[in-house]
Formats: sequence, structure tokens, C-alpha cells
Amino acid sequence: MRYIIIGAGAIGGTVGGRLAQAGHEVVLVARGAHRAALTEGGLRLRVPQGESTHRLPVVDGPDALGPLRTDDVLFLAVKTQDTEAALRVWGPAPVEGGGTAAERLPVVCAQNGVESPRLALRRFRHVYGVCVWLPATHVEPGVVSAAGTPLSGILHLGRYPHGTDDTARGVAADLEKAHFEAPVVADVSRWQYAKLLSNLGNALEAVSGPVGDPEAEALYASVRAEGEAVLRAAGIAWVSAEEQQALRGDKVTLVPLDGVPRAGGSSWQSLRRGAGTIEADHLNGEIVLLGRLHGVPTPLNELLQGLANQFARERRAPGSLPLPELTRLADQRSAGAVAFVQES
Ligand SMILES: NC(=O)C1=CN([C@@H]2O[C@H](COP(=O)(O)OP(=O)(O)OC[C@H]3O[C@@H](n4cnc5c(N)ncnc54)[C@H](OP(=O)(O)O)[C@@H]3O)[C@@H](O)[C@H]2O)C=CC1
Ligand SMILES: CC(C)(CO)C(=O)C(=O)O
Repeated sequence: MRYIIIGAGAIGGTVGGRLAQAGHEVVLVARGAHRAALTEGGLRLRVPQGESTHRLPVVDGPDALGPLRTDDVLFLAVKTQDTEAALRVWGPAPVEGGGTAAERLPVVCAQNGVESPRLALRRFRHVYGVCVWLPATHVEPGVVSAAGTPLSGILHLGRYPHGTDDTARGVAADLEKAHFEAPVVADVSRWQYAKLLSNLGNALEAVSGPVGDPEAEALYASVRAEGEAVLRAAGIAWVSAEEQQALRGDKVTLVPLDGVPRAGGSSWQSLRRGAGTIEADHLNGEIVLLGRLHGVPTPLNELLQGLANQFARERRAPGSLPLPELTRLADQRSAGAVAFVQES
């Protein structure tokens, strides 16, 4: 199979580099300064075992490749806010022998949140979801890094909305050869909802810095509790911590990389790069949406969604809202939400 990595940033760059290292054909899709750096100097991948450079074909869209091959896999690793635009471009791409990518090729959505595979299913017939446990960093244009040894991360993968098939097993086998733990699961949505609950802390970390001290942990616990209440009201199941642990085992140990700053997760990194957009509408915003649909107040997730978007719009530095200030705002919002529920 040839892997076309749409969005060769932290996740796409790590997966693409690892797949190339394992001998697979890989095409990187990138844009802007990152694309220029990848084209000029290759993809530089830093992992605990060292740095490697991969000179791979780099394109900005399907036109540069000509008709796609029947053994192509579209591996989507853009932030969720960029999913729709990417699918719109890649869906109609012609495939050798006739038909389009949307009709004939698998699209594997290796992203946080739960929205991308749904968006993909509107256009593509063969959609796969991945629950991505892979702490990676887009260090600078052309350079990505991933902690974790001996494996780089855990990628639960399955056909979306449910089931498994030969493609899922084939992609997982290739990922396993490329230093990932890649269990094939028949209920990938349940895994993705579990990850969504973890990622409700992304915005907190982005605006107020690493979740680690007791005050931040307490706030995250309240944000997550809101998320769990919403999922329960919506009748949505997620895998328990025990199930996750049973499948994960102790296979991935995070090893800090000397000289590679990974002060924060993917949303923190968006702010650090001054990206102008952030994924919060699709993480905390998913809980807010479900809360509104099912009549459950979500003041804390609303607050974080709003703050994260404001930080991105104003290109504010990550972590620059002091935690006591965020906690004060959260207390105010929670009090307001209780009053609203009592009045209605
Ligand atoms: N980083 C991490 O540790 C983890 C991330 N995730 C999830 O993985 C997904 C990807 O995140 P991450 O790798 O961090 O994101 P990055 O921003 O590092 O990488 C995404 C890349 O895709 C590029 N891009 C967006 N749209 C297009 C397009 N149409 N054509 C070409 N390139 C495009 C972006 O360019 P530009 O910079 O110009 O926008 C960026 O370089 C997200 O859903 C995230 O939540 C999950 C687990 C861990
Ligand atoms: C859990 C974490 C922080 C790394 O896997 C992540 O999902 C992210 O950075 O978005």
C-alpha cells in the first residue's frame, strides 16, 4: 500500500516517517513553510532512538500526483477544523482504472475528536477511525518529534462507524511494523469518545499551561465530569479506563527527548505556532453541542471553548492565563449555569 499522509504535521509526520523507515511508500501532503522545508531538506523525524531524515515526495494536493493508485490509502492527520477542506479536495481525485478516491479508496482519520470520520463518511465509502495515543510535536517547519519507546504510540483502528475488515487489518499490520501498537477494534467510536474525554483538557492546557498540579487536575476533573454527564444523557458509550489499560499494557513508555520542547499537547502547539485556529470547537465544542441537544448544562466546556478560540484569534501565547484566574472564571460560570437550570 502507498500511504498519502494528508497533513504531515506532528502526527502525520511521525506516522509518515515511521512508515517510510519501515520500507513503505509514503507521500506527504503539506502546505506553507512546512511544505517548503520538507521539499528542500526532507522530513526530519526525532524519536528517542535518534533523528532520521526522509526524502519523500511532497505535494500540496492530488493534482500533483496524477491518477491515484488502487493501493493508495489516504491517511488524514489534519486538525479537525481542516478536515472538510481536505476531504473536498481529495474526494473527487481520479483513481487509475476509473472512479474517484471517495468511491474507491480508504480514508483513515487519525485525529482527535469524533467529527472527522463522520465528515468523511458523507463523501467517502470506505472510512476508518483511529484513536490516537501518540504524543508528538511539530517542532518547526520540516521537523517533527515523538516521544515513547520502544513504540511511538498506540493507534486503535477500525472501520467507521463499526466493524473490521482486511483494509483495517492491513493498515494496522503496516503500522505495527513501523513502531506503533495498532490494535484493530470493531468499536472504534467507543475508543474515540474515551479519548475525547481526555482531550477536554487540551484547551485548559492551551490557555493556562500544563495540567499537573492539584488545582489544574481538579478543574480538569470537573470539565471531564461535565463531558461524562453529557455522553450518558446522549446514550453514548466510551471505553473504560480499565479496558484501555488492559489493551494498552505497559507497551509505551514516554521518554523525554533532549532538546525537543514538548511543553504541551496539540492545542497548546497550535497557539505556540500562532496558527490562528484551534481544535476546541471539535473537542470541548462537541460536548457543548451534545449538552445543548440533550438538555445538559456545560458551562465549563463552553468557557474553555470560548477562551481557546479567543486565544487563537488574538494569537495569545499558550499558558498565559494564570490558573487562579481561570478557576475564578470557571466558578462564576458554574454558579451561573446552576441558576439557569433552576429558573428553566
Ligand atoms: N500532536 C499530538 O501529540 C497529537 C495530536 N492528535 C490529533 O491529531 C490531529 C493532527 O494533529 P497534529 O499533528 O498535532 O497537527 P499539526 O498542526 O501538527 O499537523 C497538521 C498539519 O496539517 C496541515 N494541513 C492542514 N490542512 C491541510 C491541507 N489541506 N493540505 C495540506 N496540509 C494541511 C497543517 O498546516 P498548517 O500548520 O498550515 O495549518 C499542519 O502542518 C489532530 O486531530 C490532533 O488533535 C492526537 C494525538 C496526539
Ligand atoms: C493526549 C495528547 C496530549 C497526546 O497524545 C493528545 O491527544 C494531544 O496532544 O492532543
